[in-house]
Amino acid sequence: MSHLRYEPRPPLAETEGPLRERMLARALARWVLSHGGSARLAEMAGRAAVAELAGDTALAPLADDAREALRSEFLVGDGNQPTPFVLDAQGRFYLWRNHRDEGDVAAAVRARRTAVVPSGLDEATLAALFPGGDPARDGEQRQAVRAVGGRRLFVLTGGPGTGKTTTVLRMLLRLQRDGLAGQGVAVAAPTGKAAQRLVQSLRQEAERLRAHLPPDWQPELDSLPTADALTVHRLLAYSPTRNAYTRGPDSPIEAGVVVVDEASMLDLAQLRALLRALRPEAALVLVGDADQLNPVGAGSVLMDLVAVLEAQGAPELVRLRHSFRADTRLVPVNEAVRAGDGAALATALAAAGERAALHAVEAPAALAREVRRWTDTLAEAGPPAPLAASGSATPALRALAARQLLCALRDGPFGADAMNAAIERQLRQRWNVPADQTWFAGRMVMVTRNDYGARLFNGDVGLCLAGDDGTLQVWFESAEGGARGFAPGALPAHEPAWAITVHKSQGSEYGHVAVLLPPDPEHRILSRQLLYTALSRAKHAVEIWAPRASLEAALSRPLQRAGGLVEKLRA
Ligand SMILES: Nc1ncnc2c1ncn2[C@@H]1O[C@H](COP(=O)(O)OP(=O)(O)OP(=O)(O)O)[C@@H](O)[C@H]1O
Repeated sequence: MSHLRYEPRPPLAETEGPLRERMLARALARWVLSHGGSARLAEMAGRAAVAELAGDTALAPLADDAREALRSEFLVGDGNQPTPFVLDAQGRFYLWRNHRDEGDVAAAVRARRTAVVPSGLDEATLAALFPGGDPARDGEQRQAVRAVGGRRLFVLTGGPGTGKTTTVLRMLLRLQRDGLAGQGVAVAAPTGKAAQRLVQSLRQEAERLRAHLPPDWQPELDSLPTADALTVHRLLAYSPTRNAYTRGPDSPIEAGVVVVDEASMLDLAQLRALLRALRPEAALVLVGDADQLNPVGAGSVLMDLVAVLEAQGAPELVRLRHSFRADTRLVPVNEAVRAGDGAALATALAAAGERAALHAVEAPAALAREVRRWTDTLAEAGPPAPLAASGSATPALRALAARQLLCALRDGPFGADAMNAAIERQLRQRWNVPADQTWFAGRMVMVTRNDYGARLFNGDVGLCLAGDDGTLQVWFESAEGGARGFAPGALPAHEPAWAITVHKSQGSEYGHVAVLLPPDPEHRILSRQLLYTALSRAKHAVEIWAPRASLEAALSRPLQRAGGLVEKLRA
């Protein structure tokens, strides 16, 4: 029963072709038939495996006759004993592993929710943590700091710029003061880049706060985890040789408080592993935007947890609603998309004036026009000036975040790869770059694999600049501030970054964002979460490149993954 053992799973590639799906379905179907299963079960198993690739942890409840037939199969159980497949009481069909993971997560969450050690917080301490604050704007942040005390599970959710990281910092200071973080604090995120950003923001905010807090807070400020950026994989000490996590019940994570940021990217298997690896008395704080895209792997754990806790009015959830972004004109745009409200979106786009535009891009010719217009703006200022030996690459790197094209798809004529090729071709022409020269000043790339030695992470964006002597180097912002330059040949795997997928943009912010959706309204990538994730990356301006039908399709489709976690969490 080899398929019972392939865990933990490496993250799946962003796009999975139909060929791979067919091969997987056929392989599993063959396995079922060769182990005495029926043709019906073979087909079901194949469907469940393909559904898992798309993120579902189970097939949606089956019709009564199908349930009856499957219950008589000896390869199918009810989940109480290990069997390759599970049919639950509601008729959901599972691969064993996903059923077990849902059950384990729900049980661990239940245990953590009930184990509360009451821990009060006096208003003076709270006020000290929000110097010069205004409860009308930061009331929910204060509530989070209040409510986290003594809990073993806490969830903080909110849209972009609502102050999640700012609040995490204050929660950690409070927990340190309570002595609850005495066994140490670990902060992590699903991706290396997000982990690095988290630590960087915590460090900056801690320094800002240091100037305002009374001196007796120095020990708490000094013990904040502002040095190590860990991915969840590293926090769990993943061992490639054993294909297993080293951290688990027998060797738990040595921390009294574990914070995981960008938790919308956590899949079901990762959350189970994390919960198993915590000390029973440790506090887990999950932080993220529950309305963002679901993880690449199966499940939608943050969305499910938030839905259940919110419906119950549970104190271990706080949703931050106030946006602290300087420019709030795009807030109604994001809210309309979050709610899937087309009429509200039209109003919000109109009210945003020149900050928002909808371009009805349906055919390749219309797309080519938009790409030309976009590239003209990028090309206008010319390639970046050579960097003097004493100069800093930081201003040029910061300028990169001014404009970003985000694509729903990677492949095909409307995908990020094609957009990058078109933009690079036009920039080369405009800047007279010789055809045989791969690298040129102004080339923008994104790292696609973590390189811990070089401290470059999947998702890091770099810019090629010429030195005084004409030598080309690729520069990256460093976590400590400043920039680090690499010879182009020394970079880990990378690709052009003028256009990136919406998936890759999670956790980043840009000034002006253009979002390209596929023109086929039936395309399954289109969802409310995809559009929300893309548009909410923008701080000042957005453009949507899509026919109205694709936009409407995206708005009308809340991405609901099939599975039974919500029900188990409610039980
Ligand atoms: N209570 C507050 N008072 C004043 N400014 C605040 C407050 N909370 C957050 N901010 C400011 O709002 C901005 C966003 O805060 P923060 O980075 O904590 O938000 P976030 O929700 O983590 O954002 P992101 O969407 O980037 O993850 C920062 O500039 C921060 O200083």
